[in-house]
Amino acid sequence: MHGVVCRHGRLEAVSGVDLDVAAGERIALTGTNGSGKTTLLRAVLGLHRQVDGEILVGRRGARSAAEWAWRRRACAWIPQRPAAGRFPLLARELLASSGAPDEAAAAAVRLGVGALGDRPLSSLSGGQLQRMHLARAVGCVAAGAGVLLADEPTAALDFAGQEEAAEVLTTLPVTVLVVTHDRAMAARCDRTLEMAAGRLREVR
Ligand SMILES: Nc1ncnc2c1ncn2[C@@H]1O[C@H](COP(=O)(O)OP(=O)(O)OP(=O)(O)O)[C@@H](O)[C@H]1O
Repeated sequence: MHGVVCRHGRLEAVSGVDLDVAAGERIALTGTNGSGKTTLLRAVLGLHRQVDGEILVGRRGARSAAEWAWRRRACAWIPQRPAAGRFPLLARELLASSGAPDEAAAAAVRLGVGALGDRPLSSLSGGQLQRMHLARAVGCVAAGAGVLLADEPTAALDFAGQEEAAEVLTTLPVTVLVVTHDRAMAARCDRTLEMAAGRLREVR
């Protein structure tokens, strides 16, 4: 990322971020509420469009439709507030959308939600839904994603779940950028960066 600025209308949420992440590196992104972490992750994914500066993943931009499609495949994404959706998508359909249904289903078993595959997502608890999205991300990695972007992936989990999720996330053979307020998760990463008022600094 070079000189990345993200706006929400007139509000500058991310200000001049420069960051190089090596392949396979695990980065924890911490910082105060409203400091721009989610906005930055969504910009990397191409979900936030009011962006200046340059964001490359695997040396590729995301300007053309083809590049954008590649970016979405290259990056597994665990959203902060996973939406259950308005229509009754089943949990196993979410897992299958990873591109590697068997691997995602196996991860769901490991994460304790393997028996919930036939349930509509809207019927899952917040923690169960977060575990299901984590399992989907494991499937995305099995299907070829080389980067995992995770936005507070353990926020809704119980203590045991936080440890399991941190173990799963930080042992995947991919580059990880995880927004977290969980010190144990941050400790498992190679570097910790902190955001404050849209600016990024390295703390570890
Ligand atoms: N859709 C939006 N429209 C307008 N402003 C927004 C929107 N989304 C976020 N913002 C603002 O942008 C700033 C950065 O928000 P962002 O969600 O990126 O912060 P964050 O660091 O992820 O916060 P948290 O730790 O609370 O999740 C905040 O001031 C927020 O109010």
